[in-house]
Amino acid sequence: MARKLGILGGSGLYEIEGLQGAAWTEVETPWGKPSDAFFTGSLNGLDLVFLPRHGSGHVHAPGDVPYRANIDAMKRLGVTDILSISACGSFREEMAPGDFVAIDQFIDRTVGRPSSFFGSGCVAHVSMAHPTCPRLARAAVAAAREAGATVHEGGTYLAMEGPQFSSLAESRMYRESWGADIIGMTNMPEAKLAREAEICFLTLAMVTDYDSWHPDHGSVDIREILATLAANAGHAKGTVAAMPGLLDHETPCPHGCDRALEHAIMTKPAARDPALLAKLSAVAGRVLEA
Ligand SMILES: CSC[C@H]1O[C@H](OP(=O)(O)O)[C@H](O)[C@@H]1O
Ligand SMILES: Nc1ncnc2[nH]cnc12
Repeated sequence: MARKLGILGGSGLYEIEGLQGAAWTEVETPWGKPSDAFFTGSLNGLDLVFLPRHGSGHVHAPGDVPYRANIDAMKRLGVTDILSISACGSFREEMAPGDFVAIDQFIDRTVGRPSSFFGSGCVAHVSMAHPTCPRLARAAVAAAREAGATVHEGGTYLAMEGPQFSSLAESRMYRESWGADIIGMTNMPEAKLAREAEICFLTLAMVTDYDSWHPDHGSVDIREILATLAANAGHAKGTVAAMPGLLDHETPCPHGCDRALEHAIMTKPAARDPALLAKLSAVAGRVLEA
């Protein structure tokens, strides 16, 4: 089966260029309206779907992004792989502003965001031990390098609630005691929801600042972030452009991302809530309707 790449564009990435047969598509979901219409088309033979997670004009705050609607809609559009390109702070000297980091772990400190498609009436527990897809990571790392970026392979992303940035004490704690490498506000619950929807997922963090811990840099400031984003927009766009030649089309996913629900649903068929099952038709239809 040919793969279809979904791109979630973060701060500073509200459009992509060069799609053949490009069109904007509105998608209805049982979880509400997605962040925006989806920009669909193909790029050198690869079907691609782009969504600016904050909406065009940056209208959705990190805590209010309609994460479930976004991932459900990607599933409805046939997306098999999601590359999330996100602006992030760094807790590591060597992960410098302008660099990219292919994330392989998360610490979720978000609160009050709906973080699952499942719940009372259909309970499911998927594994998040390895939350990102190594096959997709290999392609994205190679693509970003081809685009000229410095790329670090592996890193732990701390997802904070925001929208305020961290205090100095929090910044030090995440870095020194918790071992986080990168900080951002959006990739949780996105990564959890992609796993529940059986979509391969990778966060490509674009480092924009040293948060507030670095003795030689001031506290993180939005002007610094925007300047770094503007300087690196070419790397982000170049990464997307290089993906078609690098994403392998092996199916099923050798890491099991596309079978995450295989043994995850606990609720017995007779006890399942029909209303919730109807909402789950896109993300879990493969296992619920088998
Ligand atoms: C623009 S600074 C804070 C903002 O940037 C990041 O967004 P995204 O992950 O969508 O690129 C961060 O998570 C905050 O939402
Ligand atoms: N330092 C930081 N903290 C949280 N989110 C960010 N996005 C970009 N830089 C950030």
